[in-house]
Amino acid sequence: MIQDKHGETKWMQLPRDVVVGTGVINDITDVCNDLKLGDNALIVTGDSTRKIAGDIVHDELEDKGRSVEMYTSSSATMDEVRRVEDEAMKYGSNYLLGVGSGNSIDIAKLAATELDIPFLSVPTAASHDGIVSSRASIIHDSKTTSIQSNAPMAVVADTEIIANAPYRLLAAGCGDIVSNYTAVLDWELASRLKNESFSEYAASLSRMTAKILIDSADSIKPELESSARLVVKALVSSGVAMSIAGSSRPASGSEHMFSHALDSIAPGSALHGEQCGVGTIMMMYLHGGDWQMIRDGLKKIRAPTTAEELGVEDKYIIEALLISHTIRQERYTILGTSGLTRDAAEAVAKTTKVIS
Ligand SMILES: NC(=O)C1=CN([C@@H]2O[C@H](COP(=O)(O)OP(=O)(O)OC[C@H]3O[C@@H](n4cnc5c(N)ncnc54)[C@H](OP(=O)(O)O)[C@@H]3O)[C@@H](O)[C@H]2O)C=CC1
Ligand SMILES: O=C(CO)COP(=O)(O)O
Ligand SMILES: [Zn+2]
Repeated sequence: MIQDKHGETKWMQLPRDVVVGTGVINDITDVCNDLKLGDNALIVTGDSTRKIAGDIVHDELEDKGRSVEMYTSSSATMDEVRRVEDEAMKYGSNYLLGVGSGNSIDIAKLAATELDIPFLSVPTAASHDGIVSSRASIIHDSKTTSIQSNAPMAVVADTEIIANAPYRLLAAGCGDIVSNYTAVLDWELASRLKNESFSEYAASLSRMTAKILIDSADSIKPELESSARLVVKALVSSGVAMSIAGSSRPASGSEHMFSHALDSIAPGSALHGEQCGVGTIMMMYLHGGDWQMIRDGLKKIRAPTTAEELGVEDKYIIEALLISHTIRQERYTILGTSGLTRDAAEAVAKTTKVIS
């Protein structure tokens, strides 16, 4: 139970070790020792990220006398979670490591939660705050669901690897952080209109994280470790805000509902953080806020700000706007309970230059 009878968060689950820097992937055994983990590890990794990081973690742990198994997965489905659980039971794994993208991390996170064993997050890209959060996005019955899980015991983010990942992934991470602006505005609205429990600390941390990122937009560039470090720290900070809140409220509002809606209408076109960034521009307009500031910041970072840059047809932007309010009905946002009219959806998308 995360909240007490007054709706206050009573249990804040945070990672114990957060290790960020050049070459820290080679410190993985030290982190496992620090956490007093057992001898048997199971690594969940992806097709591309196996060569980039999975094999390094495998060899590093094995060289230090650990028994290490590796599972390569390409999609975060419930079937894959079950297969990882079976592998972990077969090998008597004491802990799981998600090494790679959001998919590998989410599979390992949920499987470890269900097996009640520790989980370590070793991201190869800073594309969203799932690298540190206590939620796992898993496809079940053809729908993506966000499932409460245990937070990683440790996050080991090698900024050299992350800086060398395709820049698009880092820019997407920035879009996920910029979302905090409208997520917090939605939360404040829900607190005022629906008396929803609100954490000033979580909201302030979340808002401040987005502001630092936008203020630093000029310095976020490809292949720069300083940029990777800045974005990773912002994602960690967003994750902490969610832990304080005991939910994703400080980092997921109407702009995330738009992204989730787009996933169901035009799956696979764009990355989560890219869609959330574009959603933030439009939801900020609906809030009557400074949507140009969001758009300018994303443009400086070279994150998408239009349907065309997302690779999504204009009509799908409108369809997603029209169903966004149905995505998570218990979470009150600027979209209200009845959502936008078609005219209003077209007006917001056109005024903010998301569609032409
Ligand atoms: N748990 C949470 O709170 C959240 C979860 N998510 C979920 O995460 C999932 C995917 O996130 P997404 O934003 O698409 O991005 P990902 O982080 O999953 O990465 C996308 C692709 O980039 C590849 N990649 C990752 N790192 C590198 C690297 N260093 N070099 C080369 N290629 C690399 C991956 O390869 P490979 O094939 O090896 O995996 C993958 O194909 C989605 O299912 C989404 O729903 C999103 C937000 C929050
Ligand atoms: O992506 C997230 C925060 O950035 C998690 O949000 P959801 O709870 O909407 O899945
Ligand atoms: Zn997100």
